[in-house]
Formats: sequence, structure tokens, C-alpha cells
Amino acid sequence: MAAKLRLALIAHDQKKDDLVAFAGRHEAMLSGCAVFATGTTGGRIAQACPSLDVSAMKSGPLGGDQQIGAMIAEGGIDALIFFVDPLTAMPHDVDVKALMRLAIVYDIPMALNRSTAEMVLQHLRRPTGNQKRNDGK
Ligand SMILES: O=C(CO)COP(=O)(O)O
Repeated sequence: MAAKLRLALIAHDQKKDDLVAFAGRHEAMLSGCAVFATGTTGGRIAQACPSLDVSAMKSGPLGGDQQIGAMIAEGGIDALIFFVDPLTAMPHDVDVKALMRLAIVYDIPMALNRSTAEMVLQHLRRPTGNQKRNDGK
């Protein structure tokens, strides 16, 4: 049996409703994935989509972005979907940048807005080269 796709889902506060709606629309597909999220985002998704297997890390400002970044560095995440708020200053902006940097370094698909997330999810319905690479091949 194919390994579960490991997806990181994160949203800043002003984008959480959008991400929860996105997860709800794709709940059937996401229920076959292992979902990792920052704390508050993960709680919101788990509440709205009870069929999903959601592992919530710490809240973003308290280290959650860094935890997801470490998972990427260890090959534990196949794609990052991060609904970023471009209009609000964040106290943990450096953590956000570090997370994005690691997604680039390890060349995993990274969607930073809804329209790109739709494309990434559509593509990820099939196993990808990145998934194979993260498995150590
Ligand atoms: O701040 C975040 C990402 O940078 C998200 O964290 P929360 O999901 O805990 O709100």
C-alpha cells in the first residue's frame, strides 16, 4: 500500500477561515493524508473536518513554524500549504521566512495562496517525485 501523503497546512489568523473552507472542500482527499499543522490552525481544521488525521504542533508564534520546518528538513513533509496574510506584521516573521526557506531548500511543493493550493492538491492526488525523494530514494 502506498505511504500516506504528508501535508503541512498552516494559515495566519486572517486566512484561517479560508483554509478551513479549503480543507472542508477537499476533506475526502485529505482524509487519506497525514495532516500536520501549527497549533491554532490544526485545532480549527480538526474541529471542522472530523474525518481528518491532524497532528497539531505548537502555535506558530510559539515555535510551530519551526517544528514544521524541522520536519521538512528531515524529509517528513511532502508539501506545504500555507495561507499567508500579506497585510499584517507578524512577531514571528523570521520563523515564517525560515519555514519557507526550508521548503525551497528541500524543494517540496509550497502553496502560499488558495489558487496555488488548489493546483498543488490536484497534482498531489498522484504520487510525486518529491514524495519519492523524501522517502530517501
Ligand atoms: O502563525 C502561524 C504561522 O506563521 C500559524 O500559527 P497558528 O496556527 O498557531 O495560528
